[in-house]
Amino acid sequence: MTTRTASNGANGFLRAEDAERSNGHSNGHTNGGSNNLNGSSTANGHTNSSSTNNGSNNSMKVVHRRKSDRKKSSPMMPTFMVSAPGKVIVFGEHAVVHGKAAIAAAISLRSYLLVTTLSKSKRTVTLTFPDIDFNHVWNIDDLPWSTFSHPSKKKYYYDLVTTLDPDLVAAIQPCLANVSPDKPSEIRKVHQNSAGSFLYMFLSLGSQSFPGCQYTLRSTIPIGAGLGSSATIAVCMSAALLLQLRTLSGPHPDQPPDEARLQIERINRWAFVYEMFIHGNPSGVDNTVSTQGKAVMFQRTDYSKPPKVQPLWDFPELPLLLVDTRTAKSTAHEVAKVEKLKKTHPKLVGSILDAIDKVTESANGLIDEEDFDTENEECLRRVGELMTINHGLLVSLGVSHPRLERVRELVDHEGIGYTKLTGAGGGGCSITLLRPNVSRQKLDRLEEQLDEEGYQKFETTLGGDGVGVLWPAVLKNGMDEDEEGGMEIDLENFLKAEGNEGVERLVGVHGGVGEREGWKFWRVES
Ligand SMILES: Nc1ncnc2c1ncn2[C@@H]1O[C@H](COP(=O)(O)OP(=O)(O)O)[C@@H](O)[C@H]1O
Ligand SMILES: C[C@@](O)(CCOP(=O)(O)O)CC(=O)O
Repeated sequence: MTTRTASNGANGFLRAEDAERSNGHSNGHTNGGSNNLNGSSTANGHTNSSSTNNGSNNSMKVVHRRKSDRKKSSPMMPTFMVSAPGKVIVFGEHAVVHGKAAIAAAISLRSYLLVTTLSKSKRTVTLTFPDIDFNHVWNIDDLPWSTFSHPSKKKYYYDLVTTLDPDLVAAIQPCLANVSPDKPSEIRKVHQNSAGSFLYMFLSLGSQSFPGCQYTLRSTIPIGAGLGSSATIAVCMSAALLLQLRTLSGPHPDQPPDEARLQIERINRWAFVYEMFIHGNPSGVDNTVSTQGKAVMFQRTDYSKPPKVQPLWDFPELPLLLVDTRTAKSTAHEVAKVEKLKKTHPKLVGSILDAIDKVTESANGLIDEEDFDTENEECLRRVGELMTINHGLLVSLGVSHPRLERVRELVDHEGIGYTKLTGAGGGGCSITLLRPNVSRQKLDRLEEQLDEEGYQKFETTLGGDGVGVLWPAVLKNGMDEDEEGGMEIDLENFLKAEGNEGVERLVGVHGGVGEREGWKFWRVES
């Protein structure tokens, strides 16, 4: 394992002014943020002055810069990493797809994406997803750039894309034809789906001059368990590409919250596009909480507009038990099932969705009360009852599963707490809000029983950080430190890290050793 000093760590980040300096293009796009941001520009080589330019001074400076001042060629990027957290939906899954509100919180399980830039002569882009046994290499020059860059189709990093373009989806099909040809069809479909979502975003944001690179992803989140694993990949990919394009500023410690929020918004917009490719009709709650972190109340009533996101900074530390049924499900399938039920029984299903909305609203009101206390039995009972009602309504939509019902039965039998499914259902995970003062004996008995029946219990804390960046991929407080305390994460040691624990220990934002120096997060909290 190689080591080196991390001295240039944080300096590697682009501040808005630096971004402007290193690109020489102006961007007058409305950002509602500081003047500095108008200077951030894009490797698309695009000059955007189509909308409100509230930073004209900066932009003018750039436009009139002498040609000779411009950077001739950009040096190779350092290897860097991005990371995003999984989530639990505490209230409102499924209803949120139909325009109702949901409450979701980030968890401490995360995905990690290592981005390696290749030497100039290598014109390939590689996806390496060892968790799903997927690896594929494309020749950059063989990708359908002309279709994606056609003026009628071209999208930019600041665009709000709310539907996939069928012509663009069709254009990438030939690039999927030789993805995992020898794998069984179910696995092949998953690989093609992963490849398709990546290519759609890569081709939309990038250009043919994009450097050759490799994207390697490892995750500690169980796949297809309702903890938003797909959204974390969407967020990591979006953040990585936008960073490579130098369209993001920060994160850096003195960044104003407004500016940080704009970066988060941009990452989230493109993560949603990735999710659309994977799921068909996502609400956007998963990618939103994964990008922003902590907890949010989320609602998207009009898909042509950004969602309403209310951060819940004081979201309580609820004593939750997270149980994985180890029964894989498909979000797309469960969402389609509810859609079909709604078409058949519009009024009835409409009232169930309205009832879920009322539950979410009541929960939000409850946890917002001044004297809400997570150690108070009465407070927990009220939240717990809302969880029980929410679960019942989800059962009536047909998205539970016998394995989920079994967890509820075991918990209810011992009188330990209140259980609901979380995420899409049809398998996946449940959450149980534990009553205060439950005896250790009862808890042990439940855990033993769950273990015996093949369930997996997860320890996680709610409300962690959102998308994070490690630029360059050098960590302090790592395992293998040199005397200056820097440890380089390279492809080989990243791939070699054993299991979730190995990944956490090597690159984790906490790594079992407390806050880790190196990882940076956009601080959106004002
Ligand atoms: N660790 C991973 N590596 C690669 N792809 C992943 C990983 N985790 C999830 N995915 C992608 O996300 C899909 C699962 O998404 P989904 O059914 O929504 O489950 P979840 O509830 O975990 O988000 C997988 O089929 C795969 O495409
Ligand atoms: C069912 C749904 O509300 C949540 C799905 O969560 P997950 O993919 O199971 O983690 C769908 C959505 O919000 O897009």
